[in-house]
Amino acid sequence: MDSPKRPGSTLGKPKSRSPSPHAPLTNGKPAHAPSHFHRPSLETILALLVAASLALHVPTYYKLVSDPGSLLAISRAPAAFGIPFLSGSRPTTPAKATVAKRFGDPDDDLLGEPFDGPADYVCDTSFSGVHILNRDPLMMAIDGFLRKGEAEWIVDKAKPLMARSSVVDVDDQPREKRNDSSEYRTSTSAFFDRRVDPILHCIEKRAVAFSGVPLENTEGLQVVHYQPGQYYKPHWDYFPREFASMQEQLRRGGQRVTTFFVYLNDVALPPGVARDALPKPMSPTKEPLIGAGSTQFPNVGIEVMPRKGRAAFWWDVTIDGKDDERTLHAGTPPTHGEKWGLNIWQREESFF
Ligand SMILES: O=C(O)CCC(=O)C(=O)O
Ligand SMILES: [Fe+2]
Repeated sequence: MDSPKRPGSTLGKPKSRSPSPHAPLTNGKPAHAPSHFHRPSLETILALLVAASLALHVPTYYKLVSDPGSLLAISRAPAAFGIPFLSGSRPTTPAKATVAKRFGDPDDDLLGEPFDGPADYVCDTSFSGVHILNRDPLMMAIDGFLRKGEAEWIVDKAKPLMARSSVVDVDDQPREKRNDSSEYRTSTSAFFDRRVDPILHCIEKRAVAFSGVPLENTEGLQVVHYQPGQYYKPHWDYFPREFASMQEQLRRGGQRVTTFFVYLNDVALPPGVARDALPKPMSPTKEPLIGAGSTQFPNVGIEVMPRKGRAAFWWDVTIDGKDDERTLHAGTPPTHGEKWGLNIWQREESFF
């Protein structure tokens, strides 16, 4: 296929109005021009060139909007639906409950070369496969954020440490406003110590390379595991500043400003759902996909599908540093297989 035209490569030369002094002339016209031929105007030539260029690129445009692996699927209209399994919640702001866009499969295997163990491991903090899902709040998907072997390494290290997940509760609220963590988050999880494991440490540094938040602001990485049917209801990763019970968390490095939620396995899909069908535009009336363990952001209308090595990344605070309620999100239950994930949280100041 032709490469796109650079501005000026065809049209840049000023067109001389009179024939070149070197061209042979017949009655003041170039010799090769038939006498009945009216020279097209500059505007006509420009219009023809633009039309030809557009025609040449139609297959590219079509591929961009239709290729099921490469782009964020954009729905024709926001789909209005709730998150059916998630009723009753701690957040004070009701979710608008629209998940209109779904981020699906990467088109390439971006995970690179596998490694045998730390001796064979080369820390690579680069990344590719970056997609902007939403501008404000900033949300992105990074395919191939993990390299081959890293996800398995993390899961192996985490398995002996896994325990029932906790949530930071608003215990200065009346009982009816508090959440029951056992019902709110049914998964298990484990926190790693920082800077001990070279592979985990490299992943911390990769996150730093991506967001620009300093390494010392990074919390110990947290692994989460969902058995089929387990979930994490809509919540924020930041610590709502208005609650006294959050102050202890906030003293340890200030607010959480970014989240990377990294998928450590390809979660089994419910029967009848084809993986390569996922990213296609959803019809406005369609329900969100329940059963695939996606991460849903009901206030923004985004759903990110788990894919091994992919990171969902978002900024938890607004541009002026306020807790951003729009980042409300849920880990929906995988129904046909387990789901492993990794939280990388970065604080506004040095974490201790
Ligand atoms: O499981 C998910 O998709 C999201 C998990 C999450 O939000 C969390 O662990 O804070
Ligand atoms: Fe979260």
